[in-house]
Amino acid sequence: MTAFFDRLSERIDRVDSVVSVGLDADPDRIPDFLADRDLPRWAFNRRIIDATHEHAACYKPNAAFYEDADGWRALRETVAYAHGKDVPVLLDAKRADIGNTSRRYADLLDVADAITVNPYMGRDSLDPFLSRADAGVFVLCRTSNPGGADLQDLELAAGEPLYRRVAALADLWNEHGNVGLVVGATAPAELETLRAEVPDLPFLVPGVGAQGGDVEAAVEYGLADGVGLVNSSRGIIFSGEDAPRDDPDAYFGAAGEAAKRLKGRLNRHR
Ligand SMILES: O=C(O)c1cc(=O)[nH]c(=O)n1[C@@H]1O[C@H](COP(=O)(O)O)[C@@H](O)[C@H]1O
Repeated sequence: MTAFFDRLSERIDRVDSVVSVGLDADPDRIPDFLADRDLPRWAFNRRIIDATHEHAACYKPNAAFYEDADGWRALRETVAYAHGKDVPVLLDAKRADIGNTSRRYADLLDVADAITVNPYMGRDSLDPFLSRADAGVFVLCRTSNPGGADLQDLELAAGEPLYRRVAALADLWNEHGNVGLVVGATAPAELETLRAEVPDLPFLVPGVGAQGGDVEAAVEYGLADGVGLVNSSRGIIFSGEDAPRDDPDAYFGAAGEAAKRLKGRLNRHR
């Protein structure tokens, strides 16, 4: 198998898009017309994938929305369906733990092509992921949430903020060329700093759309040699909520339009 970033690069070229469609299938927001399905989240994702795959460089399901018995079934169906459309899947799991535990977490890479991981416990906690040379491993670096600065901006003794140290370490950990960083679009200055610091690492840039992040900075600094991802979840998958409640085609058509629109906005800056 080619390495994840090679496959992602091919996908980006084929669809001319760096859009990551976030499959955050919140059960509370699945439309009523799917409520009687065996697995409403899977039924929802299937229609979202049908509507958006031409514009999707990847799909990013967030594990938080699938961590129950039916959820894992829905997730597996979703991943298989995305693969059937030739779209890679990045599981947003934000994992890592002590060795034996992390080894089991890394089994998630038997399901998805790439994963997000938390660097807080250090190198050995990430080894089971990093050693999967075929997979993508996105290390949380400077997150998009308001509290992202609480710890990540703290300056170390040398005056260097913690998020920059994380980036430098992630660069060292990139022995298999399979490491990327997660940097939020709500932190454009940090995006710029980090791009200069680690020019070869692709970024996953969440926070455009519902969180109001900077689309131009996401593209300008998120890509390494043209490879990287800009994610929107709610802004795409729930954009049909204004459509008539009894019109599934209008509902999912809106998601397709939202993905296409984001692709166009991003491509203006690529
Ligand atoms: O790792 C992530 O993907 C992530 C990191 C981060 O800093 N901020 C962030 O929003 N995310 C994820 O990206 C998605 C953003 O969703 P929307 O705000 O609906 O576009 C969610 O699944 C978040 O968990």
